[in-house]
Amino acid sequence: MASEQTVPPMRGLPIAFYGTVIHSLDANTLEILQECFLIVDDNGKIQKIAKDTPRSKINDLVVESGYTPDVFPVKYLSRGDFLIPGFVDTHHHAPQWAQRGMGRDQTLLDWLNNVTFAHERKFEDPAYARRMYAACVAAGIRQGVTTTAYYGSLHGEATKVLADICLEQGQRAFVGKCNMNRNSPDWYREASAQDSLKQTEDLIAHVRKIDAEGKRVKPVLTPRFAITCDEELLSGLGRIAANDPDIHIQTHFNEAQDEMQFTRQLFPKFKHEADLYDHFGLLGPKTILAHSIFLEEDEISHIKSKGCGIAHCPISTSTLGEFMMAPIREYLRRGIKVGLGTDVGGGFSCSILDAMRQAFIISKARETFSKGADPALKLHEGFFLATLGGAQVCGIDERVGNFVEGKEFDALEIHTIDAERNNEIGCGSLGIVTPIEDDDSVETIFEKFLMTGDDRNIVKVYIGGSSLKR
Ligand SMILES: O=c1[nH]c(=O)c2nc[nH]c2[nH]1
Repeated sequence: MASEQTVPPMRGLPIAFYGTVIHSLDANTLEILQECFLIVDDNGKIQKIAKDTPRSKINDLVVESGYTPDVFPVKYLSRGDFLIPGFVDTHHHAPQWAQRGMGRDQTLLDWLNNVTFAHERKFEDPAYARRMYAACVAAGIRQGVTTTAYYGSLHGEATKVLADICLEQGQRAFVGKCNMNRNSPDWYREASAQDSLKQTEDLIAHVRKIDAEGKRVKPVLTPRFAITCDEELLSGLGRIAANDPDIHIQTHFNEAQDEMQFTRQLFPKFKHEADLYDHFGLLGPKTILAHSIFLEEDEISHIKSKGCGIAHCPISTSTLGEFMMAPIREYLRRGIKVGLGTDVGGGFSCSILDAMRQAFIISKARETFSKGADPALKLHEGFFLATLGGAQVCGIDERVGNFVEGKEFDALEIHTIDAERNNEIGCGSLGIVTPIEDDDSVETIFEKFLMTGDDRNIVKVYIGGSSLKR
């Protein structure tokens, strides 16, 4: 088990990069910096970004920044290589790692009862949890996911293991155990609201013990959804949130017709789900609302006024049950925070690139059905959702999400050209990325990576300056 403060040591810092750096400044502004010189200090923070820097000026900048040029490590990025911010997964069920994509033909509530609860039950065994969670977190890092908001199972002990593993492997994470004391099989349900609250407080204490400053891993309250929580449990979670301004909250929200109908039956006194969760004190700037497909007009302004963020999970919402299309363009237009979620295992892929591409498909369908009134997402908007948008949803955009001096260096080093293969077969693309041609611009190479690249192109994953993928 991890002990206090086991964030992996900063290896190989300080370090600098010279070459192409691409990031979002906001949902509408993509910045492509060529000849960019970027220094990461020995705390893993971005010390300097110098745009449009001729190579001949690098030594001067190194000296100005307090380092000795001859021994200062500068990594020169070649043509086809670039840095982007790490991906943020705003919605992921870690105990569903081994059931991804299973049971697609069922409605949400049937899928939970027929496939998911039985699978999650296995996490009553902490040894199984350790094995599965170690594989799950490692796979996310391999895909370039530097921050994830995780749902655990209902088990306190297994969820502590998940937090330990995130810290051991160095991934930035929010970790919560599902609260659920009704409307699931009796073999996968907590004994009482009191029991659920006690286990939640115990988990919060554990996470804050292993990472006292919340540098990498933070606890998150996780009422699975209102269907599985009685009023006593929701009130108790609201009390924890009221007494703990630093705590994050995540839940599923307006996600499917059968879910919404059952919620209305269980809570007839509330106008809608926003009203319900707000009544129990669970909506605020640290709340992540997964899915958010069918919001009434009044609900959209409600969650906006509360500062909640939305985890858009386009893979699960278009493959599980019916095809559902969240109005992402409308949320962005209103300035609501939106990021992408893989929704493992309703979602079949743990890759944020896959989630982004599916977001394009869904938004294209909305454009077609609305006869152009609801325009599809642009490439730069999808990239924003995958990076800075996700960081905003998780409330960590002051620390990560793009390349700004003083932020932590959560970054992916992307390579798209394999020079050796180029010699061999005259086609130097790495993996299955669309071949890079001699006259391709940086913009074209970036688009080819976003639309056809995969983890083979993500050759380094830096979290807080430490390189975690070798
Ligand atoms: O996509 C989903 N996955 C889940 O595990 C779940 N539980 C409630 N609602 C849910 N939606």
